[in-house]
Amino acid sequence: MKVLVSGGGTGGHIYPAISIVRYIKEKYPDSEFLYIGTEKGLESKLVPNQHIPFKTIEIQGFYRTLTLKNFKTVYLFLTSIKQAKKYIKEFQPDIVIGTGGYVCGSVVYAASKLNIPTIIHEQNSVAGMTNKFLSKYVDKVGICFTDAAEYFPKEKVALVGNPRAQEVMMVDKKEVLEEYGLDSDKPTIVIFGGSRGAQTINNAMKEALPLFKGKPYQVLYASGTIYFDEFKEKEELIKQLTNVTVVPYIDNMIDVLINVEALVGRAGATSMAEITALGLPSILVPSPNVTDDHQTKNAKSLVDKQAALMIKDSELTGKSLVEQVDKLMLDDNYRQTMAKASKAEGIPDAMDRLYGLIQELT
Ligand SMILES: CC(=O)N[C@H]1[C@@H](OP(=O)(O)OP(=O)(O)OC[C@H]2O[C@@H](n3ccc(=O)[nH]c3=O)[C@H](O)[C@@H]2O)O[C@H](CO)[C@@H](O)[C@@H]1O
Repeated sequence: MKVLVSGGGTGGHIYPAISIVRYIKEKYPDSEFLYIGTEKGLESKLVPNQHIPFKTIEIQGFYRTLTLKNFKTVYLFLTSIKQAKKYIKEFQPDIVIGTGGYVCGSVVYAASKLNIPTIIHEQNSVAGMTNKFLSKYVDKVGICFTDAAEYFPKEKVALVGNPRAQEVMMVDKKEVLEEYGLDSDKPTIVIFGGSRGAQTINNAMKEALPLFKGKPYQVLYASGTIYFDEFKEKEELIKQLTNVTVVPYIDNMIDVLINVEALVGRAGATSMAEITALGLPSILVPSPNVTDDHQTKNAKSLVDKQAALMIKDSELTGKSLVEQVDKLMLDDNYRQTMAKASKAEGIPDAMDRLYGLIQELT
């Protein structure tokens, strides 16, 4: 089978596409793959790292305000469709799957115009602009939250969950905390602000560093590549803290998630799929800078089931962060109850379900 995937901008759109490729490759090793993204998006780093053939088109998102820059957006959209059609004709895929982000707008649209079977995957409870546009043209829409169904043509929608959820379930545990200078036998919490890091979480972490001293648990913090330099001035302090490690990015996040007791993070949909598949207790700090405040909606779906704690972005400080982390890390029973509730929300067979849609179309 020849599979073309496209999705980009942030990790939340990219990792599900990578999971789709890995799953099909495992099932049918002779399959061929092509990933189309942009040079500027995180996909230009993540995808070649996975040895998946990668091609780029140039495109930019629509500005929501009235601006002349949207003329360039329209121009790039039209030229990128042409480019995408060229790639598609060369590769001749049996199926084209878009996982969100504006790059897949041109690619999936071009595929539908060439009569190739198409699927889009929507990770969030509130649909993104690109997926709303594409849903008119595609054959199937895979969703992760039942709430998302209202944005799409009813007859195309199927609840599949997030492919990354199934991938985290399939990985064998290997001890990786030593790679980060931490002790595999100590309870550990991982903290990160989505795939790109988050300024508020970074500020809170800088305040929190001295407060973690002497705690009976360890902290692994991924600041996001662009914020990492802010920790240079804290280098001396971090060296003294034997239970805290700060890195820019965690490349082997699945391995890390399997080895930790809990997580603090944004409430991006792909992270949430991973957390619930593994049954990880978490403290969520929804980003206030996303369409229709969808991360708060994502987080509340877990908080309402006692499957996570939430701190509002505006209320996050070093002190409030450590207080909540203590609540979770110093009480095994509380953590176990939350882990159970979290696990109950997961869709661990998401990729099997999505593959069912692929089979229907090919
Ligand atoms: C600001 C923004 O627009 N956020 C959106 C974006 O989030 P974002 O890209 O942050 O997505 P998620 O939180 O959903 O996923 C992040 C992914 O990156 C991985 N990871 C993260 C840090 C790290 O160091 N290493 C690593 O591998 C996580 O394990 C996860 O797989 O896409 C999500 C899915 O459509 C949306 O729900 C979010 O609202």
